[in-house]
Amino acid sequence: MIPVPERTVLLLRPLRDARAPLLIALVGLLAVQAAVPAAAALTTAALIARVQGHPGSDMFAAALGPLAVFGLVLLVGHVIEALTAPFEQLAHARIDGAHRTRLLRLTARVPTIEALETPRVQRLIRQARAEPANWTERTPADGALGLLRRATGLFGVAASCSVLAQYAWWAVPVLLLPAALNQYLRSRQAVVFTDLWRRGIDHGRHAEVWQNALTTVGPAMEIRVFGLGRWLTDRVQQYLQQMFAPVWSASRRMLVNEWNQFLLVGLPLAAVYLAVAHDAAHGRVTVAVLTAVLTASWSLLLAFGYSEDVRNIRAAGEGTRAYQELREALGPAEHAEPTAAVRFTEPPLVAFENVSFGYPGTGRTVLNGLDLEIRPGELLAVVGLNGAGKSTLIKLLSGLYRPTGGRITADGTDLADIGTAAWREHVSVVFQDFVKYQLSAADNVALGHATVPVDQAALATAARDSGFDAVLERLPDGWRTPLARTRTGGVDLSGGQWQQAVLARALYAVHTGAGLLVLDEPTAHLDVRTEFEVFERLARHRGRAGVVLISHRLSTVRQADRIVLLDGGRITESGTHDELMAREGKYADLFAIQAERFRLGYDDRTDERELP
Ligand SMILES: Nc1ncnc2c1ncn2[C@@H]1O[C@H](COP(=O)(O)OP(=O)(O)OP(=O)(O)O)[C@@H](O)[C@H]1O
Repeated sequence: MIPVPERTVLLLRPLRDARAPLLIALVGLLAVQAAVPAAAALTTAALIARVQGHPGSDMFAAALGPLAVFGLVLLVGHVIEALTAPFEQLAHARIDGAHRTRLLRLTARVPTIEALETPRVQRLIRQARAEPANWTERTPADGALGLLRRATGLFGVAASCSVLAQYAWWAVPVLLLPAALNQYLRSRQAVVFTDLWRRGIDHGRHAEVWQNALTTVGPAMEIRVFGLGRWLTDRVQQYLQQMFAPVWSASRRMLVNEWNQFLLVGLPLAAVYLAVAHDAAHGRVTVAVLTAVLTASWSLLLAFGYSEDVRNIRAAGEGTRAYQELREALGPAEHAEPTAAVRFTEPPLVAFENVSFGYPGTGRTVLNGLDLEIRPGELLAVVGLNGAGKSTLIKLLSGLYRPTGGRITADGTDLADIGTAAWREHVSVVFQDFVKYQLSAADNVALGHATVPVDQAALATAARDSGFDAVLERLPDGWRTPLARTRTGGVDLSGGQWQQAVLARALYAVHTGAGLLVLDEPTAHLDVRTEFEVFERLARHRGRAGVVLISHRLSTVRQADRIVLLDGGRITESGTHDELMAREGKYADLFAIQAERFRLGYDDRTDERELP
């Protein structure tokens, strides 16, 4: 068997996604298309020979046959060209569509976010995304179909060579060798371009971030208020300039090479033309042969030398290779799958056992030998200063990161053994910077448990328990209203209303089976009284689920069954509000400071003492 280079396999593999019937049809069409120039050369020669051989009145009758064949060749060429375009477009769409879907699945199946946060993985995703943002990028379909066209083009090359060889065998190597060298040089140029593109990707990503900021609704307000429009536009231009300047100067250098390459193939072509013209002038070959040689030589060079496919093939390989590297960087698929599908019928006892954690690449330990129990049905509050690691603790609890030391267990089973998907069925989390999905109110809430069919009764209960029903009443189309003004019939919610929507989402998860509700400052947009009420409602309607709450408002936190203080990477104080106050430790200090601020009216306008 002929060994196929790995690069070629990599480029050809995406063709599978075009599916066999389409692929077979395309190969057939391309092969016939490739042979058309040689067939046209032969029929032209036959036509001329006939015309020359029958001077006078029977010339037309004699030429009719070859003329009809010539017309047929042209017709076939035309029809095939017209058919090839939609077939290629369909293959293109299938191949790139399948590639992008695979990339999405690959990134979505990674249970933790450590790897996704690294610049290398972000760069690989950008490379593999197959959404060309400039003329240097190519998609897997560009490469695979380019290679297919080159391969089927070889039929045409062979046909043209055999026409040429009938005149003089030496014309074949004289044209073919410089054409092959030319192709090699073009391929090298393409490598230079691809390399420059890869090096500019980081600048491109920066430009993209600012471009998105300028054109999307979210940041629009701040950009206008701070007058950032001009500044951001300049930044985008700067980054694009940094990305493209090396490519432009390489393009200029390559213009000079273009001239050299023209000479490389042009001179041998001129030599063949001169030789055959000389022979024709001296009667050694007929005009028919002269025409056939001229046409076949030109089509040979077209099939072999000047094609965009060379660059397509080179550049597309980058995206496919980036995808492979990404797969390795993100780990094998089985890592994402639950190893033991543990299902909890009752809320489990969750335990952090001597857990340590530092974010990858930072060298800083955020959690350091942390021990903590989250008891079934318990309402636990975690407090601590900014940067103490409260959100980090939540991220570990929800399986977004794995501890670098120690372990987290649920009823004694390590979360790593439970499997992230199974564990997440059990936990409902509201993050500080939750996502405002541009979906209907119903979808925004039902996303709390997206893996099961929407439960209308649970939706209604969640809305009632979270206070979101008051917001719903004012929505023009109730549950069906899109929560984004940019969508038809959509509305924007205020910060506090959004928080009620996400609390409803969390409660929906609890009502549909989650046993642990984790809230990372879910009520920061609410005033003290509303936050207190919401929290009180949550506590009342949480059923048998445990709740872990992070809040900087100690007036809210005091309702918790137990409060723990996170300091220096571990739990330093634990107890009820009264116990911690009696202890006169750091919690008591923090509480005293907040109470004083409330009393003096520096913070929220509601007086702390108003609260029950
Ligand atoms: N993705 C990350 N990569 C690297 N370091 C991080 C990351 N997220 C947080 N950190 C760092 O980890 C430390 C703990 O952050 P964390 O957000 O857990 O604190 P926190 O107690 O929730 O703070 P806050 O009360 O301000 O929300 C901080 O020093 C922060 O800079």
